[in-house]
Amino acid sequence: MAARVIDGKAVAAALRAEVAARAATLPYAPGLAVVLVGEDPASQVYVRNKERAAKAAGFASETIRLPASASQAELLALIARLNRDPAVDGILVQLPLPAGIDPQAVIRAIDPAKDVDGFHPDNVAALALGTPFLVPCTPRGVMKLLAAAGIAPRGARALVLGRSNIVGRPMAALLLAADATVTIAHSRTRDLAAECRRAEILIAAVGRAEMVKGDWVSPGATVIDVGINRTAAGGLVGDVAYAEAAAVAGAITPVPGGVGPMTIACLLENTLIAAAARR
Ligand SMILES: Nc1nc(=O)c2c([nH]1)NC[C@@H]1CN(c3ccc(C(=O)N[C@@H](CCC(=O)O)C(=O)O)cc3)C=[N+]21
Repeated sequence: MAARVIDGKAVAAALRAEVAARAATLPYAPGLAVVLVGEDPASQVYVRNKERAAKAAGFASETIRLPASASQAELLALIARLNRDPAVDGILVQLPLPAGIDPQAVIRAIDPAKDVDGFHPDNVAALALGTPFLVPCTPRGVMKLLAAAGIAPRGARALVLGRSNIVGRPMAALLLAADATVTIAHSRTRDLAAECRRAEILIAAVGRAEMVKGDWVSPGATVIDVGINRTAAGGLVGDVAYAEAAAVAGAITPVPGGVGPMTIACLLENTLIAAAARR
């Protein structure tokens, strides 16, 4: 029995269209400022995609590029200016930042009301307390994919593989808020395969190419692959060995075309939420 493939591209396109329609009813264009420091090639691709999606949704979007040699003080000064700019509703500083810049200091400097990544401690705390405001885009996109696929987290055994601040931890908080029974597994987890096999919803967010094997998946389980790993041949693979897992799972997301497009669609939605709260 082959798994149903959850089409993230299609779900993201529908969400982008919905966001664009809502934005068109506003008396202003929601403003998104994306800051890119340095020339990391993957980051340049993502930032270009974000800008294109924002423009297509009718947003006022600007990408501000700083050289890799920029100091933390220069970046903080830019953020202070964007915090004050009334036309800017959302600020995203692309990660990772060059060595020598403390990402936590940068995240703390962003006005939490404009923190469309949901990484500021105020927004992290709001999510942890069950009163979310701006929620990290990738885990938010995963929740929307589950809903679109008709998978209900309530009462289900969900396993989050990975504990990063940008995916694993907020993912676990969102699944808990949706009444799943949540386990967080990571590199120190004893018998990872057995933990994964217990899951009815398995979220892979470890950043290790094809780590989750077919026999780690419970028959009929839903597998969401957050990983984006570049192969030597230049292709993209997830954290899940797709063909093996798809032969066992009930539903699965592909890479590319799964979670990635949802991250960008949710960034637009967060910008709209931030704008509506501010204006
Ligand atoms: N402050 C910050 N916020 C982020 O949200 C953030 C970040 N920094 N740094 C990098 C990661 C990565 N990320 C992706 C966004 C879209 C796709 C995406 O659209 N992927 C497509 C195609 C990918 C491709 O072809 O390269 C897909 O999976 O189908 C992937 C990854 C956002 N990130």
